[in-house]
Amino acid sequence: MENGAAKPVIVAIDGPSGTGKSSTSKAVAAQLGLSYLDTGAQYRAITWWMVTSGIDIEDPTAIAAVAGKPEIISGTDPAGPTITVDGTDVSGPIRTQEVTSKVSAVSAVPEVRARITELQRSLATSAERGIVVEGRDIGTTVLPDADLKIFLTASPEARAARRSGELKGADVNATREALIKRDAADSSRKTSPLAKADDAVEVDTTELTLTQVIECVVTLVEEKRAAK
Ligand SMILES: Nc1ncnc2c1ncn2[C@@H]1O[C@H](COP(=O)(O)OP(=O)(O)O)[C@@H](O)[C@H]1O
Ligand SMILES: Nc1ccn([C@H]2C[C@H](O)[C@@H](COP(=O)(O)OP(=O)(O)O)O2)c(=O)n1
Repeated sequence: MENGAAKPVIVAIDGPSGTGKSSTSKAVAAQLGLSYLDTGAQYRAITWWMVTSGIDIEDPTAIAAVAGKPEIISGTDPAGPTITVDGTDVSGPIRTQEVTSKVSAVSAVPEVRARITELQRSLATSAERGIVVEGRDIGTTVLPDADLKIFLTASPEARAARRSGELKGADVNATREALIKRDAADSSRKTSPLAKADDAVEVDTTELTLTQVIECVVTLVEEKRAAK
């Protein structure tokens, strides 16, 4: 690398629920001094707004009509990511079961995706040192020119065990079924479904510790940075 400021590096991390995207992305960004964006939190935030505003989630036309209304702001410091809707901190409310069960329907609406994608691109472009962006369609649609694309996978059993460990006392089988259902919805929607980009590096995390996954991704980012 030349002397002086390093060029910003853009990293896209995609994959289904519970594969380790958030934990890995946050740690990689913190270690490398990059910004961090949880795009799932943005889709959860707009879903939270639709629910609290009384919009019929079963009606894509009604969702599309108001998709531009809420102001969603993401703070991209990996040490303390934040998310607000019209100035209200929604980091807690966006993790409720109600929002989780409705987020796939809301995020399938093209007007919602167009709105959120615009926010994502703007944050990625303004990150001075670069950014790690995690989601479902980052490598394929949002940032197709990312310097590095990672696609994380893990068996449904491992993913359900991880998630039910987080939701204390949750039944592993019910969690597994809910995950599979949400992944199927996210993978089968028409507009930018959950998918691996052709040029993404696939990492199966089933048998890896979180530390191993983080090390693997940090190494890949450093290789890309050195080559820039
Ligand atoms: N490789 C791993 N091994 C064990 N647990 C993991 C691993 N990666 C992530 N986890 C744990 O699994 C849970 C879900 O991880 P998270 O990063 O939120 O996944 P995602 O963002 O893909 O839904 C978290 O509690 C996290 O600590
Ligand atoms: N880039 C993205 C990110 C998330 N989504 C949608 C689809 C996902 O089911 C929801 C929630 O994503 P989130 O990453 O918070 O989900 P989990 O942490 O895996 O439970 O948002 C999306 O459509 N596109």
